[in-house]
Amino acid sequence: MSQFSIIDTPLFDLKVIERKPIGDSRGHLARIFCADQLKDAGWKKPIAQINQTMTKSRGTVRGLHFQNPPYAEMKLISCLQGEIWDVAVDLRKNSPTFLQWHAERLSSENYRALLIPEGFAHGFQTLTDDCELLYLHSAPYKPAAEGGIRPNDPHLAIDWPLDFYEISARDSEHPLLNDLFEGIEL
Ligand SMILES: Cc1cn([C@H]2C[C@H](O)[C@@H](COP(=O)(O)OP(=O)(O)O[C@H]3O[C@H](C)C(=O)[C@H](O)[C@H]3O)O2)c(=O)[nH]c1=O
Repeated sequence: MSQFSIIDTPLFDLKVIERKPIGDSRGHLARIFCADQLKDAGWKKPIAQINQTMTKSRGTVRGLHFQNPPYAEMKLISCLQGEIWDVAVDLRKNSPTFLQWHAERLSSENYRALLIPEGFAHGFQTLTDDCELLYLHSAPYKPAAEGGIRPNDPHLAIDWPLDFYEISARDSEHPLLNDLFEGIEL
């Protein structure tokens, strides 16, 4: 019996993974990752890297980041403390949902994670103070292969829930998309 519910989204291959905690009088246990049970959701590679971020203030935005081939990566984003509005943008060349975005609320309470395929950009906005995230990556961090998109790029028109409280200088200066951007060829 799987310890996850795999939920489709409007963007093909982008999945919500809902953990099913096993509780008892002491509390609960929940799997964050299980290769056998998540291969049906599209995670078919070893975990290459696991990151953690702590974001102090509500309204902070991190992202939108992606890695280009050959270091294109899947990510499994889990929120272990607080609540975030997690965004994935389809950058796959020739995808029927190219440049479309989808967002999910992830929190320590709803046990929801977002499984983001290769070829997507990822970012989030915190909805509470003190948000702790766990990122599973299917490829190592390669700065030379990393790309970024400005979270308030008018081409995407992402409907962020809050005004941007804080954003890194780097994230606020990513290049804006233009009609010449054809996407990532995987
Ligand atoms: C990703 C990464 C970063 N770093 C270094 C690079 C910088 O010196 C510092 C902070 O990196 P950055 O500002 O890129 O971190 P975020 O803006 O929080 O990016 C994170 O949040 C967005 C939403 C994501 O999707 C990224 O995958 C994730 O890295 O950590 C490392 O040393 N190793 C790593 O694996």
